[in-house]
Amino acid sequence: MTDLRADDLRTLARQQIPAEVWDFIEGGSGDELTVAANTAAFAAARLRPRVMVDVSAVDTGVTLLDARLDTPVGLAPTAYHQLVHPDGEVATAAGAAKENALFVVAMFASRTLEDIAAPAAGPLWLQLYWLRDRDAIARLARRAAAAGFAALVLAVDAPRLGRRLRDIRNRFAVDGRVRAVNLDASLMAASHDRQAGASALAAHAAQTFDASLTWADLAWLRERSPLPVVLKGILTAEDAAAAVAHGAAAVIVSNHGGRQLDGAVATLDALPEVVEAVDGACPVLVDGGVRSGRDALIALALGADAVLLGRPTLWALATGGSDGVADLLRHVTDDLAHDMALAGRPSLRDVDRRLIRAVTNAR
Ligand SMILES: Cc1cc2nc3c(=O)[nH]c(=O)nc-3n(C[C@H](O)[C@H](O)[C@H](O)COP(=O)(O)O)c2cc1C
Ligand SMILES: O=C(O)C(=O)c1ccccc1
Repeated sequence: MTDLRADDLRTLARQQIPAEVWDFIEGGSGDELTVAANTAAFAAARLRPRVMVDVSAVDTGVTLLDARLDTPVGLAPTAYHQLVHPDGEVATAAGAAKENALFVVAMFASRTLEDIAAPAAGPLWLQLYWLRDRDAIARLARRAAAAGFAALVLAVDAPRLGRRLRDIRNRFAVDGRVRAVNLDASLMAASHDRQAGASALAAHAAQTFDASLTWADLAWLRERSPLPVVLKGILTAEDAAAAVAHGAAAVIVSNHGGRQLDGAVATLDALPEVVEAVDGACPVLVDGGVRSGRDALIALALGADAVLLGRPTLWALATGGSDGVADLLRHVTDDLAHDMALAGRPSLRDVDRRLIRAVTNAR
């Protein structure tokens, strides 16, 4: 198990996940240009290793919002883990806890926040969408704090859902046995209704997501919870600066895995301008196309404090449950440590832009 690369995991997972669930996970919006761009940007980066550096001990530890983590590799929020494993997010959390890694739980998790938090020794953050039903958000924000979550993550890139052609062609709806149990069933009904629209998820989002979200609304959420608020879905220097100005505790550079605006910039290409605009005011995380320790190293060199895995989390959960998730995190972290040694960078403090040959933006 431990020797499986992400791509091997993907092949295994594909063999056991029902075709329309596979398409839901794998797919992006439109022509899937941004899905492809995310991985292509990592593949194009070239490293400048240093030699004659003592790398007999390599340290991948990092501190994020006051939590000490053994690895800068964490798990991105993805909805409905029970679509691929009966224990759902409880297994995912157990796997992350084994590696003392960050797990960002989705608002549309299929297990309760309290059940997810029970086995989790590692830090949990809760992702939220801006729903028209503001009370539902406020209730979740309160519950998250009570259950021991360490931060809220507002996804700001989804005023509506991207047009995911695979889901539309499949008339995808979420299996009625898998539910977003942290929200009222009435709020979620359209997600399970094949008649709701060509993609039930898109129809559901059109009904329940509030597209009027602006910077001025952030104060409302910050007032309703003692937890720091992280913004997910930042791709420009302008929005990074605004995020800092409005009190974001961290930003996640993300294009939602190429599932929202097709043609949006690859996250690795957006990262440098965000890092520059944030200028150390808060941590910067990145997701989208991270598949290996090398990818993690590249993102960290360009200024990210941590990276998150989206689709690979679901591949690992589907194929190996909590052990699969722990193996994935350990494998990517071991791979990162290996590359740090070969690059002459024994700690993450030593990983900076000089490690990357050219600005990937040049493409
Ligand atoms: C199946 C699936 C479900 C997702 N669900 C959510 C979600 O509920 N909330 C959210 O903020 N992002 C969601 N995302 C986006 C991920 O958090 C993340 O941005 C993206 O998957 C990272 O790219 P990667 O899959 O290439 O690693 C989802 C992504 C996938 C693939
Ligand atoms: O955010 C997503 O990418 C996603 O797939 C999703 C899943 C369920 C509800 C809303 C969005």
